[in-house]
Amino acid sequence: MADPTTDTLHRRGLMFILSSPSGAGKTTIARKLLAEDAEIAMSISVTTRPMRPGEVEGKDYFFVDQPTFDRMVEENAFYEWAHVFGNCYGTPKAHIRERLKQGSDVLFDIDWQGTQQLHQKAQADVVRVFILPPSVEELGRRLAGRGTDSAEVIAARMARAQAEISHWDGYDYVVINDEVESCFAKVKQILAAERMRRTRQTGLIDFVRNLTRG
Ligand SMILES: Nc1ncnc2c1ncn2[C@@H]1O[C@H](COP(=O)(O)OP(=O)(O)OP(=O)(O)O)[C@@H](O)[C@H]1O
Ligand SMILES: Nc1nc2c(ncn2[C@@H]2O[C@H](COP(=O)(O)O)[C@@H](O)[C@H]2O)c(=O)[nH]1
Repeated sequence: MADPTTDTLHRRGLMFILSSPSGAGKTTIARKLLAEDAEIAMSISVTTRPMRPGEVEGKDYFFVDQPTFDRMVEENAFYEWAHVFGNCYGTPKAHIRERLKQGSDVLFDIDWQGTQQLHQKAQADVVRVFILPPSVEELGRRLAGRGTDSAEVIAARMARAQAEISHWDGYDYVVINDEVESCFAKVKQILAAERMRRTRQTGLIDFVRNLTRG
């Protein structure tokens, strides 16, 4: 049977942000969400960081050199950008605005600095989720177990973990990633509830007016 709400109501897309200390598992959760949910698409960031084994240009990141990144900053091509772990990362504007207008959601895997910038620019559209590891020891095990970074890079990320965690209260939701499936289930619940927010349902006023017409 047709669902009158989904048939007649439209909503604006939302900007769904996942942040965490490096290695807590946000990329893992993001990939699962993208694989399961056709209504959300990844914002692909631009970075000056070297490509990791297994990463794909244009899928994981757009990998650029520093002069190219600097030119993009000058051209105002980013919604937000930040220095993270000695490299530059930025969210390109291209395609995102259009997608949101069409009612599709965009998923961001960005740090707390980028989250603050996006929230300042588009508060009503932004949902901020912070993922915590169950312990600092487990965080270290995950970074090492991923097998993609050198010992120096892992040490630098562990050294930054406490500072990253200190930004947990700048988020709307905090989820502990102890077990992947239960963390993923919680993130999906957050997304489902946020999609139903009254303020996002652009057709709701007309729908209610029709219902109450007498
Ligand atoms: N709940 C979990 N239990 C055990 N291992 C996990 C869990 N979640 C993620 N992992 C593993 O931990 C490692 C780091 O996860 P992931 O790359 O998703 O982290 P991240 O937060 O995106 O890190 P970064 O910010 O560095 O990109 C990966 O090898 C991943 O498979
Ligand atoms: N402010 C932004 N932060 C970003 C962006 N893209 C990724 N990130 C964050 O950087 C770190 C490191 O990522 P890694 O892939 O090198 O492990 C992590 O916290 C990401 O969330 C961005 O466009 N802007």
